[in-house]
Amino acid sequence: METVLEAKNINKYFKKPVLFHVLKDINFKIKKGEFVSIMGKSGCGKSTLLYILSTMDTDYEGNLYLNNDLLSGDSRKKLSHIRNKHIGFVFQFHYLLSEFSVLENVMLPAKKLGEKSLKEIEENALQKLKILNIEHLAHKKASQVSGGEKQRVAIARALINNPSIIMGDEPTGNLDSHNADNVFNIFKQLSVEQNLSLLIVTHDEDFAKRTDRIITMEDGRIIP
Ligand SMILES: Nc1ncnc2c1ncn2[C@@H]1O[C@H](COP(=O)(O)OP(=O)(O)OP(=O)(O)O)[C@@H](O)[C@H]1O
Repeated sequence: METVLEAKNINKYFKKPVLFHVLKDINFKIKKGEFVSIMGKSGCGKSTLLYILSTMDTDYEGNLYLNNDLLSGDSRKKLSHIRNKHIGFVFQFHYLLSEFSVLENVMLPAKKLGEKSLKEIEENALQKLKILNIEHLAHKKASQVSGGEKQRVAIARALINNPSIIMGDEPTGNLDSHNADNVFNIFKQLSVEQNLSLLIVTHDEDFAKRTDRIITMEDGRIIP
C-alpha cells in the first residue's frame, strides 16, 4: 500500500530554558486510507510532533516525507503551499470566522490556494457540506450553528483542497459523546470510502481503540 506520510529519525530539542530532548528517534509511516491515532500522557510530545508533521515547525532533526517527497529543508513559502494543498487540519477549537457563512468558511482554503474559479470552489464546498450532511447550513453564519455542527464545518473546510491526509489535535476534545461519535464516524467514512489518511491526536481511549492503529508515545518516544 502507498505511503502518504513518513517520519524518519525525527529528533527535536527545546533549547530554552534548559536543553530538553523532547522527541527521540521518531519513526513511522502512515499508509493511504489508514486511520491512525496518537495517544500518550500529557507532556509526552504529541502536539510537538504534530506541529512538525504538519510542517509548521521546521526546527528539528531527521526527515519528513509527504507522498514520498522530502519536505525537510524546504523553504517556509513552499511548505505553506504544500500544507494548504495536501494537509487538512481539524483542531479542538474550530477556528471558524463567526461572521462569515458556513459556505464561505469552507471555501477559504481553496480561495487561498487560488487554483480554481470561484464557481468551482463553491460547487466543491457544497459537495463537501453534503458529504458531512450539513448542506442545509450553507448560508447560515458560522456563529449560528451548534458546536457539533461547527466541528463538521471545520472538517468540510479541512477537506476542501482534497488533501492527502487529515491531521487532528484533539478534534473531539470539546464535544459531548454523541457529537464525538459523529466525528469518529465521519473520519471512518472518509478513510474507508475516500481512501483518505487520518492522523489524530486524542486523549479519548474509546475513540483511539476504534481507529486502525494506535501510536503510543511516552517521554518523547514511540512505544513499540
Ligand atoms: N516552546 C517550548 N519550550 C520548551 N519546552 C516546551 C515547549 N513547548 C512544549 N514544551 C515541553 O515539551 C513537552 C511536550 O509538550 P507537548 O505540548 O508536545 O505535549 P503533549 O503530549 O501534546 O501534551 P498535552 O497532552 O498536555 O497537550 C512538555 O514537557 C512541554 O512542557
